[in-house]
Amino acid sequence: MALLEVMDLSISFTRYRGLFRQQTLEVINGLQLSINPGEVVAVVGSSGSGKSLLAHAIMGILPGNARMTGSLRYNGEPLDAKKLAALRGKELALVPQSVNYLDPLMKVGAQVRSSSTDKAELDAQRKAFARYQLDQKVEQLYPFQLSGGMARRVLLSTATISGAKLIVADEPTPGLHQEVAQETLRRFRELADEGCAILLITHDIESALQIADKVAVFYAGTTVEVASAADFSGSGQQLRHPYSQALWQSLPQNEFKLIPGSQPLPGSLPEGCLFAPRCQQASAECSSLRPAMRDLRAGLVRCIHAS
Ligand SMILES: Nc1ncnc2c1ncn2[C@@H]1O[C@H](COP(=O)(O)OP(=O)(O)OP(=O)(O)O)[C@@H](O)[C@H]1O
Ligand code: NI
Repeated sequence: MALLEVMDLSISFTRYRGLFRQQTLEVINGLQLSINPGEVVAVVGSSGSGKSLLAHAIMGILPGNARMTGSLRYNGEPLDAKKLAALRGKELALVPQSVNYLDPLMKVGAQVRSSSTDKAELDAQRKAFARYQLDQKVEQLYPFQLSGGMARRVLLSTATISGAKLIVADEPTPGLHQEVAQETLRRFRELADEGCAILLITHDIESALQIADKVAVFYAGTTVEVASAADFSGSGQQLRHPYSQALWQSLPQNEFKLIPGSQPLPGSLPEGCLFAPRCQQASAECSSLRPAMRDLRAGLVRCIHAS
């Protein structure tokens, strides 16, 4: 059974334009995703595609003006506000994209540990610090005394020693030295091999592929494809969605082939398939109907032409 299931998730914000006019911005549309224990699922997509909002929806920390529909299930049961409050920071851990999530008034060592007296906790925290090349003295510092990279390593330490069953890591490696970034990925893989589920949000497909089992490709607030990591190879002919193929082929080490146009913005989404305006295979049908996610070759795709 999936540990976490995200079903038909949509998130919108209301924007006021002037005194009386309101506009609803759909930023996540009908998103599907599931993750099993022992799995690393990478979520890749360009900036603004809704990756962080997905992380925040899972953790139950969406901003107050966000409206969410659809459902989340954890261990087969609805993940509601009460359940989230009980699990957050314990079974569910977040490595936030922004380092501003640290408590500015608390020394970092104490923030990483959940208890101030437990010797095992202290050992675990010191081990995590050593793993991420943080000096023991860092324990006694306040967040404002840390560099961005150090703060990120503190956040990683917190999530990886929490004993969580699901870790949602939102862009955990930018700003880290290559060696520490590699160690971070290695540790995620190790935690997954021990039974943890890891949702790795990133726009760096290359490094995600080093450890991921599955990859969910995001475009304009929805998943357009869920593929196995092995499908990202060669010229991408195993991939199902034209956007995933384009994303793969745009990498410098592949063909570096860029596609014209840009991701549509919330508030001006096309009526049909979100990718249709940039898709070479688009037909008239694509511009009028938003395709549903469907099973294809042991993966999922949201395209009527994929075969
Ligand atoms: N509080 C908010 N109010 C209105 N719109 C928001 C809010 N938070 C996020 N958005 C919009 O939702 C969309 C998705 O944002 P999100 O931060 O999830 O993207 P992302 O994929 O994580 O991008 P990045 O790779 O840059 O981190 C963006 O268009 C963003 O402007
Ligand atoms: Ni983000």
